[in-house]
Amino acid sequence: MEEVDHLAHERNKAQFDVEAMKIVWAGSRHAFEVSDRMSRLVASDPAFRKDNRATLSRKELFKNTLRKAAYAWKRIVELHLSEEEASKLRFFVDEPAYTDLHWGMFVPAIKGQGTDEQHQKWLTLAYKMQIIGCYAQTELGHGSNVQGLETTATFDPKSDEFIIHSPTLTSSKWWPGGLGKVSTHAVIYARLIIDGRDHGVHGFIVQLRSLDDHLPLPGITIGDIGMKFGNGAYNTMDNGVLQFNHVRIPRNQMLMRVSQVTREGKYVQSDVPRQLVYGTMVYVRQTIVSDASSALSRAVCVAVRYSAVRRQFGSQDGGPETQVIDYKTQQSRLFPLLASAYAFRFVGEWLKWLYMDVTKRLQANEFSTLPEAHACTAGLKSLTTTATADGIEECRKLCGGHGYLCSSGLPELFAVYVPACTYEGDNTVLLLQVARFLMKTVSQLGSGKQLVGTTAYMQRAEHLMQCTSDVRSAEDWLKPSFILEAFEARALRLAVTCAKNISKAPNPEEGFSQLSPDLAEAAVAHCQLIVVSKFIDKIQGDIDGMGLKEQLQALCGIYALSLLHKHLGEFLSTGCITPKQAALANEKLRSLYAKVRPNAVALVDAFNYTDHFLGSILGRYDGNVYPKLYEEAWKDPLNDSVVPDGYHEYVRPLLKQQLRTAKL
Ligand SMILES: CCCCCCCC/C=C\CCCCCCCC(=O)SCCNC(=O)CCNC(=O)[C@H](O)C(C)(C)COP(=O)(O)OP(=O)(O)OC[C@H]1O[C@@H](n2cnc3c(N)ncnc32)[C@H](O)[C@@H]1OP(=O)(O)O
Ligand SMILES: Cc1cc2nc3c(=O)[nH]c(=O)nc-3n(C[C@H](O)[C@H](O)[C@H](O)COP(=O)(O)OP(=O)(O)OC[C@H]3O[C@@H](n4cnc5c(N)ncnc54)[C@H](O)[C@@H]3O)c2cc1C
Repeated sequence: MEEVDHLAHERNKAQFDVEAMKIVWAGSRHAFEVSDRMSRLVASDPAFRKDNRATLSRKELFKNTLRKAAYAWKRIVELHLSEEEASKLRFFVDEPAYTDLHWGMFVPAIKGQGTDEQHQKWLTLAYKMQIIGCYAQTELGHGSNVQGLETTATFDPKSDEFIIHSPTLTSSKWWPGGLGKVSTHAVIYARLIIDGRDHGVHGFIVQLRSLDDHLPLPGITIGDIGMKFGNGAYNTMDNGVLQFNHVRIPRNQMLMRVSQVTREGKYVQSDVPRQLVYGTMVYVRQTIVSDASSALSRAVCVAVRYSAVRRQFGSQDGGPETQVIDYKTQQSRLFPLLASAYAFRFVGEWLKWLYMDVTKRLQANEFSTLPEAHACTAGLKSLTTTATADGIEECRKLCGGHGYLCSSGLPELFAVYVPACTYEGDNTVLLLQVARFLMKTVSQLGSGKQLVGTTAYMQRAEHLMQCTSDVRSAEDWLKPSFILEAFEARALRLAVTCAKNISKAPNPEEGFSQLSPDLAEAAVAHCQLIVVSKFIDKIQGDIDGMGLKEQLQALCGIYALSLLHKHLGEFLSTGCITPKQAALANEKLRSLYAKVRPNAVALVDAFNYTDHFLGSILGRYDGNVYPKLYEEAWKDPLNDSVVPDGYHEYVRPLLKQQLRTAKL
């Protein structure tokens, strides 16, 4: 049968080279090729089918995930895939599994906090998956407050061991992914106690289950914490509960890069800052920013394609109705999300670079950039996951009623994505970390200390505190210098106002607490500035390909000006711009929407997603939505029989009874 591309007319309108944009999106030609190859490998293999997830029971679902993870590993070994290829393959399998925590947290925790000797022993096993590990930090009673963890690791000098113990119900480990049913080992975070003295939270490698029969080792109670939000979704993961009853581990299983315990039971703190115990979180938060661009771009791809297919109203003389993507309200909701997907991609790339840079410095015992790396990863994790979770839900609404069907792919994407606002640090808690960093920076203004990195703009405080924008025409709003100045002035003024108000409080802690809602807003303003400025940097760098720069400039303008519109109150009340300039920004925004409109479908094609990965009938590449939706409905198990199970017990008697009542 001939394949029809229902979106061909949209693709023909594109004013830029889509193939070149695919490379920009992927980050490099090499990254594009790896992604492209791995996504096709997964899509073409029926073993990775995923369209039945919403209808499987938890047990079937979970077993299916185990099968896929084992099969993925088999393919990785058979095809001699590199680490990069293997991680892409797992990404395209698109099903949360214990392997995410093994490769994403267990291995990095050992790498970052273990000694060379520990690397030698544990990483060798972990790389071959001869042991499977998870990251067990959170407890029933404490997640955000890591210092409040209750699990203890008490040194026993007689046997040269630590005794790991859960002294209370609330000290039960609770949430770690992969823990519930699969992990054989874990990095456990526990309070180090030596000779009755509490040295705070440290990481320990603990074996949980037998490598022979998978039974929990003596003293260990372990299980799954139960069903989570949505069908399918994150229920493929065995988030677990774990209690220790005086479990003994050898002394050399404490992760000892940051601090050590000697044979004599002496606690030795190296020059490395204590915060490196939190290093794995910095690493994962950085990867979560890239994940945000993947999840948002996926939802946007569905919503853009479907908005071009869907028609509603406006038919004259029997002609076709209006494509909903042509409604300006649809554009004003959709295009800022399209722009955000690109923005998060680029800021994610930059954050990866920042993380690599700080890692190199740490290896050379240079720790000065750690606070900034923490603030950037925490803040951008918070900003991008909040925007992505909200954005996926908006995309569902943009698809009208059909967006609510599981076959649109959007409900599952939302359900699987939304915990990103909580895990790896609650988004509000993380914003307050950024705010602390900002307050410290503000307090140093005027002290002569050179500000570098993402706070360098504060160096120009004198100018930024009193400047008014020079924007005179709508066109001016496309100039990077005007955009940057407005965002810098707003961020700085919000931060300085907070600092002033804090100083009026009886003490700084009380002030910080009273002002925390404003501080969170100041942190958001600072993070939005980072995203905008990295988008601008990207465009000012090397970008080859017909029309690419123009499209990216339009998207960058949309990202910045739609934020300006959304947070207009802040820009106006801080006096950074005037109401007239705000109106000009809106005028520019409207013209940018018109500019992006003919390119919208091509801009989502540039994500290079296969139909398998998208998992959405509404987002199909060929736009053949209606016949496929109709076909799909009949596949629902409820349609296996014409008369449903339960009819004879519950429906028929009702109908009969109504008949009798009617006779009365
Ligand atoms: C359709 C299918 C689709 C499928 C798609 C697949 C999707 C799958 C994708 C992806 C899978 C991902 C799987 C998820 C996995 C999740 C895993 C977890 O959740 S692991 C648990 C995380 N737990 C937290 O994050 C706790 C949050 N809490 C904290 O981080 C800290 O406790 C914090 C930041 C709140 C600090 O608390 P304080 O106030 O008690 O701080 P003090 O410990 O005293 O430290 C203060 C000093 O340390 C610095 N600091 C804090 N954290 C730092 C850090 N991380 N690095 C460096 N410095 C840090 C601070 O700036 C401060 O510095 P100064 O003293 O002011 O100079
Ligand atoms: C799907 C999923 C997977 C997870 N995987 C893992 C894992 O593999 N390993 C692991 O160790 N953990 C894991 N977690 C746990 C996760 O890291 C924690 O849930 C997270 O850090 C939030 O902590 P909490 O649950 O204690 O939230 P809480 O801190 O109890 O938050 C509750 C509310 O209190 C607010 N709040 C808390 N403190 C403050 C404050 N100081 N100021 C203002 N407001 C505050 C928060 O904003 C929030 O609104 C996972 C969680 C989920 C949902």
